[in-house]
Amino acid sequence: MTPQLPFTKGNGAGNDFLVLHDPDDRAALTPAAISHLCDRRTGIGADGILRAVLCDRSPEALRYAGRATWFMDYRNADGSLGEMCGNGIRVLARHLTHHRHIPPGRLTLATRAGLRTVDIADTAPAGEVSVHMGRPRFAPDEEALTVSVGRRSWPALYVDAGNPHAVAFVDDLDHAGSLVSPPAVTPSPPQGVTVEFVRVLAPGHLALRVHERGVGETPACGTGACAAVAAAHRTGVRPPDGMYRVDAPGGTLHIRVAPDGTHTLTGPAVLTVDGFLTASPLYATAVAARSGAEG
Ligand SMILES: N[C@@H](CCC[C@H](N)C(=O)O)C(=O)O
Repeated sequence: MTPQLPFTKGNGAGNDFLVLHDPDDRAALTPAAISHLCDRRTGIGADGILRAVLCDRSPEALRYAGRATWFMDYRNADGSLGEMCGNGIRVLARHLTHHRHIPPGRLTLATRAGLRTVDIADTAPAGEVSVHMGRPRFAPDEEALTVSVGRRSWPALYVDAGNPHAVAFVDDLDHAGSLVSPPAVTPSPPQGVTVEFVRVLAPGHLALRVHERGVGETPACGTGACAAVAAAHRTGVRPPDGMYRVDAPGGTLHIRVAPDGTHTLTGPAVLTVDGFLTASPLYATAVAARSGAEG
């Protein structure tokens, strides 16, 4: 039988993803395959891949079976693994509800960073989705970093938002330059790091540019927006209601910081294209089926 793997294209504030629906954990994605699929000329094009796998079929997510039905296997465009993706998990929830794999409401999804709950109101292909991100953490021995681009340097704070971030406050986002190359971060976190350049426009209102680990500059980053808010909140310049607005080049995200320090991220999650990777060169070179798979 012809091998087929359904895909959906979606984005959150312009941060775009290829969703591969693979409930039985059959697609063996290699880093080369992922880069190929994410290539904007020879593949489909995306900042990353979200593979939807049933927890009870995935050796990596089996421990969550019973508490979550679906596992988000997130990969960066360069093929590297990511623990968590704040925009991606909201797009994945849209995919699962729009394609009737799960009813809307409050969903619990498994990620490499643990379980996350998502609130999604309907089965529409577009609209706002919220995710409860937990409490970002500051690691005492890693928090004092320096971020440099060209001859400019800024002090930065290490923030764990489920994945690693370095947040630098800047007077002007243009000072970060073209961000074609990754900013230098010292000391360099061994696991790599996503870098946020953040301008405080007012208490509760931030503007951000982001260079994502494993991707490059992206139009927005959900975990990055939470890391930026956590760093801003820590300075004590806080909005009275804990509501933050984060403007990124691709759109605006809203983050509520609850009195217990937990962050809830809300923003657009939009599905744009449905298709199939079929018996094409793209499928053949990109997705090696695990043994037992059709085709
Ligand atoms: N775009 C994402 C973050 C994706 C993961 C990141 N590139 C990493 O390697 O940690 C988001 O919206 O959070």
